[in-house]
Amino acid sequence: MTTTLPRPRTANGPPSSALPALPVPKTRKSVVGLAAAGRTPSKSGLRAPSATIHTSPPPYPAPTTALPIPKGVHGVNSAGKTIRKTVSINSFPQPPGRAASMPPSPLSGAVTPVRKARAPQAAPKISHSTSATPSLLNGSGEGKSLLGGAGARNSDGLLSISSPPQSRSSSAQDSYSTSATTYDDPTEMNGTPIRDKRTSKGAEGKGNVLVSVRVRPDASGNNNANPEGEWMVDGRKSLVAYRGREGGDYYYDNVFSTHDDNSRVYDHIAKRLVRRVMEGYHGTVFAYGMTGTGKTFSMQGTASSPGVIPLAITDIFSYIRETPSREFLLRVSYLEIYNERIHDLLSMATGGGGGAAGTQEEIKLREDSKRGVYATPLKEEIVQSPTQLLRVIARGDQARRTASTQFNARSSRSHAVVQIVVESRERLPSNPTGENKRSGLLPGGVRVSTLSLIDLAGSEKAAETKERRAEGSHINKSLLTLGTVISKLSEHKEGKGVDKDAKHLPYRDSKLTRLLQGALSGNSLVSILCTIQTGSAGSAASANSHATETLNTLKFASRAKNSIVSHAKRAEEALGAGGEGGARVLLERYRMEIQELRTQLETQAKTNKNKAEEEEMAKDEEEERVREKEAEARHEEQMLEMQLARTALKERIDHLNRLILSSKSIGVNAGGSYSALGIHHRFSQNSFRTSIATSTGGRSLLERSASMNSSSSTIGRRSAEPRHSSGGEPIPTEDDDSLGEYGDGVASLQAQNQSLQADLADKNRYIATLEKRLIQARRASSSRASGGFSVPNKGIMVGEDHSVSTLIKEKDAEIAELRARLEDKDRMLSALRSAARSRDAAEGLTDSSKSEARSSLLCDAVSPPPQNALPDPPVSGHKKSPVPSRSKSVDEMSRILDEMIQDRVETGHIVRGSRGSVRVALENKAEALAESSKVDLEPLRGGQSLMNESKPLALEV
Ligand SMILES: Nc1ncnc2c1ncn2[C@@H]1O[C@H](COP(=O)(O)OP(=O)(O)OP(=O)(O)O)[C@@H](O)[C@H]1O
Repeated sequence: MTTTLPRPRTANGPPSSALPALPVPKTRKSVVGLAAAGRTPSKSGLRAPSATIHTSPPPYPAPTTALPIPKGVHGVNSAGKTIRKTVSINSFPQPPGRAASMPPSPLSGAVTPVRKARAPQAAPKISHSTSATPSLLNGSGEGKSLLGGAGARNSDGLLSISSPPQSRSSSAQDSYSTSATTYDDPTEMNGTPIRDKRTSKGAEGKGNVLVSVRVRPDASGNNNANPEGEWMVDGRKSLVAYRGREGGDYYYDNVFSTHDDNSRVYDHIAKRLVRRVMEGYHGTVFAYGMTGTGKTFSMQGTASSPGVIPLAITDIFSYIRETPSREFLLRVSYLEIYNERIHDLLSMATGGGGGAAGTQEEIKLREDSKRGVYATPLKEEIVQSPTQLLRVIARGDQARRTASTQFNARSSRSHAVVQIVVESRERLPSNPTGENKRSGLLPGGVRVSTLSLIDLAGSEKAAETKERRAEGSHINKSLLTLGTVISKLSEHKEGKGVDKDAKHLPYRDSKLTRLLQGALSGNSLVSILCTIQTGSAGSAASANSHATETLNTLKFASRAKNSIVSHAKRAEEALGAGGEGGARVLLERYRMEIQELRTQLETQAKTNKNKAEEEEMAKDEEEERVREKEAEARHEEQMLEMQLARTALKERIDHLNRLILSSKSIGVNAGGSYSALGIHHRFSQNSFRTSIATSTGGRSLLERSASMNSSSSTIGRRSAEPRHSSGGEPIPTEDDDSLGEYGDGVASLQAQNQSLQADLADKNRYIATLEKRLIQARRASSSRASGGFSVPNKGIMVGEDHSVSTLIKEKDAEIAELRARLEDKDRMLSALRSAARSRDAAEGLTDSSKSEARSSLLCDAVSPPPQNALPDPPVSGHKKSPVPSRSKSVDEMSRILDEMIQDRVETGHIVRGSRGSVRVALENKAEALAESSKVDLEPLRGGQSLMNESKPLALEV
């Protein structure tokens, strides 16, 4: 069997003959054991129904004669081969010429015909009195009266439904005239010629129910067009006339003859309804009829002749395409009622044939004020294309139960309900084109409508197997209940019923009526297609059975047309997702979800942006901090360099000052006279130091101390920091001396001498240090030079050597300069000495001892240091003596000094010379040396370097 999916048709194109049918043909599945039934078709006639069936309202009498099996129509022929349903339609059984002895079907027993059919002999008369009202389906301001008779009908007798422009009705169907079409939009109504002028009798809402009859082609080829036969079908007049017993004329909204194809059927029974569903109305289309009469063929169709369901799907998507102002969401469910149980065909394993049903959760029917009666839990699939939707339905079809019966090789054994839920909402808040104004849709909320497409199981009189009988029992019972509900609706309408309340209608007696409750009670547009078969072949009993069933179907159709009153209204638009009804509005939920996700996305993006900005800012700040730190470090470095440079400069200035001041202080006082020998704090120590310097050990000691102290300082630079003794007390520097005893440049001769001596010692130390450095530098230079040859990068070495040699040269120059200065000072000292002697001679010494002592002392103190004299250590350990007050006279100072000398002389430490000079006693020289060195070195012991050197020095001493 072909399973091709139908192609969506172009909006205005004609129906394509190549359109495929629903992909799942009925031959795909069969109930076990049915084949046998098919293979032995009613050889002994139809069996009596089971007891179960008989307990249901009217018994199901066994047919008196067996119905003949049409050749090639049954699913399995005599040879046991399955035959396609679409093949050999002419082999369908022909009804007998008269249906005299056929027992009533359960339907006929249950329903009360609104009006008995007229005598068959009589001219065709109206069987049912009904009126048509302005309708959404027939579009008629004036409905079509079923009682109107042929004369009252329009030429073709059809209720034409003009196809919407976007539909495929530009086909041959366009030739079908529209009779009394009414649209919500007056312009549309005006644009459509009203051809059916039958009068409306005012039954409001009646027009929303369409009842059509379709006659299946006779397998024998004896079609009903022959007015001479018992049945007369006039599609143009929408008339089915039966001339047999209980015969009469039956008019409906549409009557389709055997020549009418599925496309035409769809156009007339469902096209308008589908459009209304898309606009927000609920719509229900169901096919009703005896088994094998073409319900499934009409609803599903074939590959070459698609039925209502695929054509509706095509139109749904056409509508969506052509309505850009709204957005839609479609979801589909597919259920079957089999043996009074509901099964979800989309949740069942395909080909389950009921086997998978056992694993399914029981599906129940519930009622909700907004949704009406609905099955739950039921799988709903959201679909986005016709193909997808058809595939979903095809999947459900695979799971549907079918079986071979006496009249149908692949009979549907269940009522199948396809439900397509259409959600739609205005795409834009306002539509400037006014298109929505035209269709009356309000923007904002979501509108939910449902299209139910129902293929009922066929009623049958009897079945050969127990399983079929059980199925038949349930099928018949539900169909009977449907008939009863419709009858009662009719009674209500006519005021016969006491209770107008729908609660008292037996909807709950079957799952089918319960599910159809909404549609039957008027909240939906309804289109009922009743299928019949007028021809028959074989025995008279068979023909009678057919005729009876056909009549029952026709009566059902008539009652339905008369009873069902639809007040279908466009579904209200639901806003938000609250409540049970709101919760169903997926479109709104999705929209809100999308909105929420968008918001989240935006927030996230914002957060990320902020984060990125913050990170960038933090990075910038960090970079700024680093830059600041670097700048600070640079600044500190600069400051340090500056400080060092300043220190160096200061030292240099101090050094130069000392030189200058020392030169100045040489006898250049204010009075031009030589100042008296004042007490200087260095006096005692220096005198001894000089002596010490003469000894080898002393020289070694001092040399080392000087070297060590200066080694920590840069060449040509001395620390400006105040020096500290080992006790941490600040030690006054020698710089103060250079300013003179009173800081006025007027220094005593002795002070000047001392100052010069200190200077001399400094210079010597400095020279020694420089020499030492020079030697070191030369050594390093030579070692580098020798090593430099092996170093590949000679240029660098050469450059370094060059700088070192330059430095050495500079230092040499500096040393030379210092030596020159030293010589100057020596000269100055000699001059001073001679000046002192001259003074002594001039003044005459009253106290020769004093003079001698002073001269001797002076001589000792200012005597030039031997060659390579040891420099004084830069940091003296002496504490500065308190500066004598200015009031002290030079003489007094001299006196004190003399006294001191005298003391020494007396103690034998020094010996006074003949010319007043003094010298250290030889025997005591070593002692004095030791004593003085102890005194001199004591304060220096605090220095780390000196401490390290103290031991070997002591040994030397
Ligand atoms: N109008 C038609 N034109 C051609 N063939 C038809 C027509 N109607 C029905 N048939 C054929 O008759 C056979 C039975 O039709 P179908 O299965 O649709 O009947 P049914 O009413 O659904 O039966 P059941 O109630 O048992 O399911 C199928 O092979 C189908 O192809």
